[in-house]
Amino acid sequence: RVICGGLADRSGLLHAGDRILEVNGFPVDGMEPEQVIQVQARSQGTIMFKVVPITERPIHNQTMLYVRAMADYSPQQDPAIPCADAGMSFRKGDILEIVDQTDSLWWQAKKLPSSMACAGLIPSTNLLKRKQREFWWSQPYQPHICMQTCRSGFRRSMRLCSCYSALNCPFEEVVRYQRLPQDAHRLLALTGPSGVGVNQLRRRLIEMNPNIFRGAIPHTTRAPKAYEESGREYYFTSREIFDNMVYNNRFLEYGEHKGTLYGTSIESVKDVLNSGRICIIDIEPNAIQAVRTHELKAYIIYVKPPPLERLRETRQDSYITTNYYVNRPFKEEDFQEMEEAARKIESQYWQFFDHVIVNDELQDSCIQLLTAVRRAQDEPQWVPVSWIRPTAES
Ligand SMILES: Nc1ncnc2c1ncn2[C@@H]1O[C@H](COP(=O)(O)OP(=O)(O)OP(=O)(O)O)[C@@H](O)[C@H]1O
Repeated sequence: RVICGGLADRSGLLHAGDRILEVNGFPVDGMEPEQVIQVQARSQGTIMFKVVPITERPIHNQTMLYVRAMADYSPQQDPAIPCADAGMSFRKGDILEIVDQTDSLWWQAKKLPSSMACAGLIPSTNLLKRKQREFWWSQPYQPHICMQTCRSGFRRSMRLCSCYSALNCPFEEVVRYQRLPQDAHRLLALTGPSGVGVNQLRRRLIEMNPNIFRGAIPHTTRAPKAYEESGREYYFTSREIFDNMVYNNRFLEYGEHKGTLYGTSIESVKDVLNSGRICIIDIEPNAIQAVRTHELKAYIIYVKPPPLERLRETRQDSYITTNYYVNRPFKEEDFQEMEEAARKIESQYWQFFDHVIVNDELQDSCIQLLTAVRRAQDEPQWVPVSWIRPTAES
């Protein structure tokens, strides 16, 4: 193997498949690679190889492949890697440029943005899938690893459970996407643990500029109040129609709260986008997959709680709505719960987050949100290749 961008590759003199006969005059033919490395390590200055070049060098006509890692990998913890020092670690969500796929098991890649001259070894999709399967079967059986977020309020009430399977593809092919001025805006989807401030941030953004930002009008099965109008606060529908919409997959997410059904339909999001405005919604993490589509091109912003001591300081005068209380002061257990929920969300969904805002000082978070929103709409971003070249499944 010749590592792309490494010394041998840059010299252009050594190729995979060459037979090395001598290193600095020392015969190495028939030796184990480890022994040859020892000989090399002992040499000083220029290293002279005597090689029998490979007669038919494979032609490299590979197209560049970019992927988003959907799993973590550490070569130091992988006994199967041919050379741990040549390995490259990556985390969920990292964008990798695959520079060599000649080997079916071990690819060579660079992490982006990259200043590395040299690529690193990573397991190929098939190898990583195999590793995941082995890992999966070696784990104790966990029938309910998905998040159960049964809370009051609109977002709190969502009980939709669509678990992200650990056996999904470990890499997602991505391309650079730059929205053209005439294209619809990308949907902005905020998510985070309950009580972190997702709704507050969304509301503030809309208040700042209601002509640009809009929420999606939800559907509900409850009766309208005197001042309410269908299509303004909510779309008021019968249970029968609501059930029908659920059956036809027309909701991004829906749930029940105190006997009333609420839901955000794909159509109501598209209405905002088609009007030329930017649609901003808050969703439960398990609805992320539903908004990551060619049609909505959602930009996912994760709102993360700050460390516990900052939560205590910043939320002193804030109020939380729980299953049992509307607007009561935050308690210590709310902060603990928020941290715990954040840990679970991050371990399951981190790879899908386009941007992370730590909601410490509210004013700072609003500014960060505005910047992220601008970047999402006006700067090139890595998006799944299926959004640009739709396939039958997308
Ligand atoms: N950075 C902040 N500093 C202080 N208070 C905050 C901050 N962010 C949000 N809050 C307050 O915390 C409370 C909960 O916020 P919010 O209702 O937005 O939570 P949420 O994430 O939407 O949770 P849920 O979906 O469970 O309603 C609100 O009273 C809000 O004003």
